[in-house]
Amino acid sequence: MKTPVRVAVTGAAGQIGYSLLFRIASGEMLGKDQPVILQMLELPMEKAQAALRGVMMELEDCAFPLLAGMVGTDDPMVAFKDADIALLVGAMPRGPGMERKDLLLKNAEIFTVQGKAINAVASRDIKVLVVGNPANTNAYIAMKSAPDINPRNFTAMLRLDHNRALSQLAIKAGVDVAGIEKLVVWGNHSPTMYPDYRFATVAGGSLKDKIGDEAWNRETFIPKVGKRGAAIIEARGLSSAASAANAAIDHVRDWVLGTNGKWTTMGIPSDGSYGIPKDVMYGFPVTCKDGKYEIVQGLAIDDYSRTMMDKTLAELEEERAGVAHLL
Ligand SMILES: NC(=O)c1ccc[n+]([C@@H]2O[C@H](COP(=O)([O-])OP(=O)(O)OC[C@H]3O[C@@H](n4cnc5c(N)ncnc54)[C@H](O)[C@@H]3O)[C@@H](O)[C@H]2O)c1
Ligand SMILES: O=C(O)C[C@H](O)C(=O)O
Repeated sequence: MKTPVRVAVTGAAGQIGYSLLFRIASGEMLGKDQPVILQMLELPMEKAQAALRGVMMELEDCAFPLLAGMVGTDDPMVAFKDADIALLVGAMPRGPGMERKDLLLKNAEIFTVQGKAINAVASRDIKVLVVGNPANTNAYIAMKSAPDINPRNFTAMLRLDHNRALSQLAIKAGVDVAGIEKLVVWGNHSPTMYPDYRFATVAGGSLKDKIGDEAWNRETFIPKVGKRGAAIIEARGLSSAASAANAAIDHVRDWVLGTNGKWTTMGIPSDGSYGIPKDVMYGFPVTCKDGKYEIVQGLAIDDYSRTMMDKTLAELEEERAGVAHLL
């Protein structure tokens, strides 16, 4: 039996939490032979804590063989104690008519508090995924609030955008999602993101050539992927939850267990690659191996791509300036 991995999940009684926890406990994130201890954080309010107790009762009722323990708390110092992995989901979601950056100041403080708690009590090797919006800048805030943890261990979720782009491409090209490789979504988890399939392949050939429709790329595909979150809020009256939880599982699973040489997209602090200033939390193409990610290097950036990549970068720099006083 392997040693249990401690997984902290914030916002555990929320919509995403409800789609996420049961899949982690069943082994879908870390493997079917990996026991987990769930350390769940919710707000110190009776309603939130009662809802969390209910979720924990249901987890108990599943009798998951891999669930080696559970902690429910309103204290970040308890939730992050010795945590190996943290999924920072707890934050306010946007409603109709809002942009994710409208949440910036409302949610920013959560990530300074939680970054500091992670710095104080978590495993020195903790892997952090920020889901709560605006995810990139919240991840940046958490990273800067935890100076004793390697900044590379803080990441933001671009995987939902990556998965959304994959499905739209598969539908357009009439191919299986599983056959598409070498896709990337550059930049911010916001409508400025740049889903880029110039390098993508399907059955060994170029997906871009197969689709052969640059007008569709610019006028339909890019805006559709960028505004998908808003379309779901419009349709459901609530922001995406099951697909967001699914993307979080994909992100952490690939980071921990590896991608076998395949590309995925992660929001990570830039190391200066592709002209993105150091530390900006930006969506990059990566491969993962042995619990580490590496940026895919050497991709040609044409003029249109440079413009798109700089636009989403400018938005991230603006968001970063807006929270500078908190750091
Ligand atoms: N990055 C992405 O791709 C992506 C996708 C979907 C949603 N999101 C974001 O994820 C966040 C959560 O969405 P949701 O639909 O689960 O929202 P929700 O309102 O259903 O749940 C959020 C939960 O977080 C809790 N919470 C709030 N502040 C907290 C804190 N400081 N500590 C611990 N718990 C706290 C709330 O009590 C609530 O139970 C939102 O910010 C949403 O915009 C991101
Ligand atoms: O769009 C939102 O506000 C929720 C989430 O970020 C999404 O992309 O579905």
